[in-house]
Amino acid sequence: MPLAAIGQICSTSSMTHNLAQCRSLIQKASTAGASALFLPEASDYIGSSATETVSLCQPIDKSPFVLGLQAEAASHRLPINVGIHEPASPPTKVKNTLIWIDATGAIVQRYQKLHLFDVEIRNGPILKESNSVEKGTRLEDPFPTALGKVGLLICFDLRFPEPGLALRHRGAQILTYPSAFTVPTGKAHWATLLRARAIETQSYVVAAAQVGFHNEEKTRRSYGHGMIVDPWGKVVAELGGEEDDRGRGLDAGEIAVAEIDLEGLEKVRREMPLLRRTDVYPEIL
Ligand SMILES: O=C(O)CNC(=O)[C@H](CS)NC(=O)CCC(=O)C(=O)O
Repeated sequence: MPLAAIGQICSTSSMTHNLAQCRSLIQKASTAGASALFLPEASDYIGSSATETVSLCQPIDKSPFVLGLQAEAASHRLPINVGIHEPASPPTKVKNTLIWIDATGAIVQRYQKLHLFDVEIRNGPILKESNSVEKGTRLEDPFPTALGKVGLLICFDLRFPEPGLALRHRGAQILTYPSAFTVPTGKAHWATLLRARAIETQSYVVAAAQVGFHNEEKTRRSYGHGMIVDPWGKVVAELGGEEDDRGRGLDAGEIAVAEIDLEGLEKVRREMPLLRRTDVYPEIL
């Protein structure tokens, strides 16, 4: 059975540093014999402010980070799914984008995050992603890979069952949620949401995660705990979320792998058909 690999990193505002972390993960995933490597949201960089996020952004065909990953994908013959930023039409904003780089190094899929993380939680995170990010306007159809048909979603999209169900409806067998979850919301919801999306769509959920503090000022910190969940809701691969005393995610630089068993997936779908009664609740279509 083919193996999926998730890689965990702690991105900073240095693209060079982030590319170096990803290169080492690619090496590990390749040695492990993975058929694809899934990297987190915003792997190219995480800025300390909305202004920095916008100022660091480069077009995809000029980004040393993306070009570097394309070269690595081609030399290892390893497809890579990775979250990055790209310029939006108002120059004050960026797109939060997820791309699929195939084994020749070509970018063959591109999804722009639909749901933006605008929250003001008392004693918790206050983040307004929409200050610097332009939201996407479409779901991309699932596409065939060596692992199965992949449907692309990002981080906060995880909180909405509808796009996952829509992708399942369009044939997805694997849903991705590359993330940079906050620590309080991650502790409360991350694993439960990932397992719920896997169980209700009867699909694999592959969620690579950022971990640890992203800058010296310690203003942004991510939960880690990247995982792969099977269509029965079982966590089949998991990374940690612990940090060292300098706040660096200990599992930054680690990968975890899981077999993708599409026969098992078909068995789950066959044995427990989830037939919707939308005749009774037509508002959810
Ligand atoms: O800022 C960047 O460059 C990368 N983007 C992110 O980190 C995004 C937007 S701030 N994070 C989330 O969506 C966390 C969701 C979350 O934590 C939850 O749903 O609880």
